[in-house]
Amino acid sequence: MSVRPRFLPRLTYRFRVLGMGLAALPLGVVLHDLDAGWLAWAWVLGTCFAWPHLAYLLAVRSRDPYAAEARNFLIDSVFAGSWVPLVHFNLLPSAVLLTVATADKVNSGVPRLWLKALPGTLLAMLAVGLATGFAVDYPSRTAVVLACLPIMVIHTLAVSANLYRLMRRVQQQNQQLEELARRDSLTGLDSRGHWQAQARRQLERSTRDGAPSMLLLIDIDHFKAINDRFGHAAGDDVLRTLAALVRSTLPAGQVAGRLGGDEFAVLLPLGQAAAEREAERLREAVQAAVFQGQPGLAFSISLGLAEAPEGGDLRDWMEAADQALYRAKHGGRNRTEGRVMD
Ligand SMILES: Nc1nc2c(ncn2[C@@H]2O[C@H](COP(=O)(O)OP(=O)(O)OP(=O)(O)O)[C@@H](O)[C@H]2O)c(=O)[nH]1
Repeated sequence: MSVRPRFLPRLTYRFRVLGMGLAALPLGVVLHDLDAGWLAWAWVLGTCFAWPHLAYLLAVRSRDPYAAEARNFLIDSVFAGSWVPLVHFNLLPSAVLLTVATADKVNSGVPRLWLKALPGTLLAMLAVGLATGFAVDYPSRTAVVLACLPIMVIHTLAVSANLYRLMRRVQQQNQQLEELARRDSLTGLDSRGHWQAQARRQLERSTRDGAPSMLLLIDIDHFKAINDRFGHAAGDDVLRTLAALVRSTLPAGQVAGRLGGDEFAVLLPLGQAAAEREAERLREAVQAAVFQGQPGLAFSISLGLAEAPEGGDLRDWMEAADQALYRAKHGGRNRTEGRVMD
């Protein structure tokens, strides 16, 4: 499905007024040189100065402004095609105006619009060519060259500035999207994917340097019952509180993420004994947590610890921590279990 931006008419309006207005300059100079009749003048003035405003009205009043604007672009090209025989194929204005018209189609972002515009451009050239007897006067004298400069310089710079602005916006939005993908929106901790990527890197580092690294899996006890008794919003409060306690209780260097539901994972740059102490501190902090305006709401957590496996991958590490967590759950919950070496 293609994106159909509703702001397209507003965006193109300014550029159409600018482009068509500046096109009038070389067209006017050549028409003056050719001593053109009133019909040619009326056509050029109408298409250059009235059409941009009419096009805007047609687009914003349409039920589908995007489709209407795409049609307007095609009409622009018909006009550009009609101007070429009108100026007797004078080389510089013909080349500049056809190039600008084509570039505008490409810059519009509407897929293959420049290609769709080609038949209209050629037909207009043919029709007006027949009406003017295909009179040809290629050379562009200095006044015509000078009259072409504003559209070449001003229009090109204006389009470039707009493209720069759009590129910056895309870059900022990409950064925001990356940030969103990295964060769990409820707790602000790392998302599952981002946490796993960091865990893999930490495991590689730990294998390479022998630096201590422990994986702590945390699961809220009877969380379903909390949701059932206090409501889903209170359940969310519990999840946020646990995340805040993880951040404030566990030491610096932690990498904390929410794996999903009521399951959290933390990487700790500690040895087994120190990690167990920290896990217990967290467990006690959770037990002491109070919720304003929610009398009776309290919760506990079960924790499973595993040290980085030598030569193993993240799956093995998670599996070891999961087994420890399983023992904590089945040993009565509200406790920390470490990995039992075979
Ligand atoms: N409030 C809230 N609940 C969630 C969210 N994600 C998952 N849950 C709920 O978390 C509960 C997890 O329950 P279970 O996996 O059965 O585990 P439990 O009740 O904690 O039981 P044990 O882990 O065995 O102690 C389910 O009821 C889910 O609906 C969330 O973002 N917010």
